[in-house]
Amino acid sequence: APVDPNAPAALGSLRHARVAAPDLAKGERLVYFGSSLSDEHVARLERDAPNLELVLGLSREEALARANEAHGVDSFYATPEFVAAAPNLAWVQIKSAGVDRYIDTEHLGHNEALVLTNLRAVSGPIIADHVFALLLAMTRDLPVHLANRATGTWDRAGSGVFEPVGLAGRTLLVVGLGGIGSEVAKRAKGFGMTVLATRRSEAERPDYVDVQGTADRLDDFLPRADVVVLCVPLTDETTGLMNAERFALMPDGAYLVNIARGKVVDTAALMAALDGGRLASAGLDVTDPEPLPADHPLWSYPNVIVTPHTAGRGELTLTRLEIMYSENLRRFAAGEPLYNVIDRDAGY
Ligand SMILES: NC(=O)C1=CN([C@@H]2O[C@H](COP(=O)(O)OP(=O)(O)OC[C@H]3O[C@@H](n4cnc5c(N)ncnc54)[C@H](O)[C@@H]3O)[C@@H](O)[C@H]2O)C=CC1
Ligand SMILES: O=C(O)C(=O)CO
Repeated sequence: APVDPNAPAALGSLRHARVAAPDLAKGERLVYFGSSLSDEHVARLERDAPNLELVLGLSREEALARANEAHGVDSFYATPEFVAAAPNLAWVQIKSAGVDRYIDTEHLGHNEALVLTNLRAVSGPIIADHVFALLLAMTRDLPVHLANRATGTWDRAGSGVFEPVGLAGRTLLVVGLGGIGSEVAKRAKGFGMTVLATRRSEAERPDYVDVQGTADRLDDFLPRADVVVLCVPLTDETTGLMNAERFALMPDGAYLVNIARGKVVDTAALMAALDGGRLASAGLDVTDPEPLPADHPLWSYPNVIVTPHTAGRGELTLTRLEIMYSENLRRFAAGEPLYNVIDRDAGY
């Protein structure tokens, strides 16, 4: 079946950069070293991008040996040695939404000869499901009921750790209203919540957000937030964003969900906020440090649910990834602007 590149709205944002057309001899093809791609998308590219030679599934060593052929590669291949050995390289598709691992590297982040793209928005729907899985587990006292299965205990009193509360009528703050944050906000509306949201720059307010502001409004919004969901990229501006001062602004008994990056939260301040009752509980898919060591005190909090950076896993994420990835490959071959170009100044 033909692939509709706009469905299901997986493509993220069309942020500027066109990759400078490499100097090709007549009849020569653009060479891209990539990961696996379904037959459907490979067939689409054979049809729509006949000037693209897609080389899939090389090992890093094989790719390095052929680096001088490559015009574009997946981040998996783009080691410092590879980039140094690839004079024709123009584009690197980073295979994650977060680029914090790459942005301060000489060979990629500081290498202005390369256009870098990421996977923003790709995992939005699945991660938003995960956010509500964590939130509902906390507000519906699920961990204790799951634990009671081991002993067959019918315990209607519950744990007293996770309070059974309702979401309707409460206020949820999305910090970072991007591809993921928007999906969280839509679901929060479905639960009858009031939605506040911050984003880096001004934009029209979508109808699933009640009040929207730029990053500097965070401190105004926190006192109103029963639930805070962190969906920002990790940048200089967002490192340690949730610190002791910001937890102090939240109402007592609030909930925190972090699916962004562990370092967006000051872990010591988080534990203090849990200890002092400022936070009722926290759901964390990302931690600092990560992986969370077995003896880390966060594991001992009964009111913290940790998932091991798995929030984005699911078939829909893979489907959306392929749609976005193959559309970028087609655009690269056609000399059209790519989706999800990283803005080095913004850091994501
Ligand atoms: N837990 C996981 O498995 C995953 C985690 N992530 C993390 O989530 C982050 C966001 O992903 P997407 O929504 O796809 O990216 P996105 O680029 O679509 O959205 C990022 C949003 O954050 C906003 N933002 C940036 N700086 C801000 C600031 N200082 N204050 C408020 N808002 C700010 C931007 O305006 C944008 O709306 C990624 O950078 C990554 O670190 C992404 C995918 C999977
Ligand atoms: O895409 C990302 O940034 C992720 O964290 C995926 O695990």
